[in-house]
Amino acid sequence: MLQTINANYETFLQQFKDRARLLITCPDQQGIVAKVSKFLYEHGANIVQSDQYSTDPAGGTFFMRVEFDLPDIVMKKEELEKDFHHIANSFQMKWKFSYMSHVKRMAIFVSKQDHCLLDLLWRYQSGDFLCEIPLVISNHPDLQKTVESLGIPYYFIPVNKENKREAEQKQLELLQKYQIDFVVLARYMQILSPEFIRHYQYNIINIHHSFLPAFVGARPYERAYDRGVKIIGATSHYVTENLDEGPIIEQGVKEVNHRYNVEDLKRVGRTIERDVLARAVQLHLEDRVIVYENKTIVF
Ligand SMILES: Nc1nc2c(c(=O)[nH]1)N[C@@H](CN(C=O)c1ccc(C(=O)N[C@@H](CCC(=O)O)C(=O)O)cc1)CN2
Repeated sequence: MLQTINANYETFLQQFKDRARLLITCPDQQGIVAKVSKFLYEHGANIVQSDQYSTDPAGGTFFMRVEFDLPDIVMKKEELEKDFHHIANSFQMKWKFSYMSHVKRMAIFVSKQDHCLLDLLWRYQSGDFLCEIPLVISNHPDLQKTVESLGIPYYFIPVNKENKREAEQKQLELLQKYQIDFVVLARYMQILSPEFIRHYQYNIINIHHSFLPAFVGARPYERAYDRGVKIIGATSHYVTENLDEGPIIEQGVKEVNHRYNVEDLKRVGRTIERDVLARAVQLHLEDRVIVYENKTIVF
């Protein structure tokens, strides 16, 4: 059940019950914006935001995000999507409608570090994040009391090289049981299998604690210290089977110098990680990210 934590939250949901978003990717050509706008107008929609980008107007790839209101959209969405097929096919579109009447359901995976987890939970409790967080899954028991004190179920599923397949099967069963839309890895320190990822393609968001592509993999702060870097950073990306090489959603950096030891780097880094992950989650919640050729277009 959606936690009614914040009165504004309820008002916001009531205000935007007829709001939807349409994301489009297709070969660039004349007339796309006109046809899409006319289609929405003819179906009784009012466009409140429209953004587009082309890699090359002379025949590149075109991307569009339209946000619109359509009264009683929940009753009309099947017809809307059926009618849109004609335009989509004529422009060879990849497309997706999403409806604000469906509050996205986010699962959080965590290991032992709590800073990103607590930041996400605070933003959820305060109503900043318009989502549900039905459960937290961890390969360690350390954070169980903290999470359950907020009324959120916590599932401790130990993971090691020998039991990874069975552990992931249990994780997937829970994600299905709770009807999860997307997963956030809040410093979850286990590599997900390709099989797991296939269930949530471009719906698993990770926070890597370095300014990628620098320091892929484990222990980036120690390696950054040994390298003598003058900035450190964090990167939020969609998870793919290529470790820390998925499409980047958000990044952040901060200056450091020779006086910082490894613990100092981690302390400064935690602030960057929290901010970058929160911005990435917000962009995903607002359907502002299109993935294309292992990169992102962020509207
Ligand atoms: N398939 C993917 N899985 C994960 C990704 C990813 O990009 N693709 N990101 C990682 C997060 N991560 C760095 O941000 C990371 C996590 C874990 C490891 C690692 O070497 N883990 C070891 C076990 C470590 C332990 O037991 O504590 C392992 O899984 O063998 C490297 C990088 C999340 N998963």
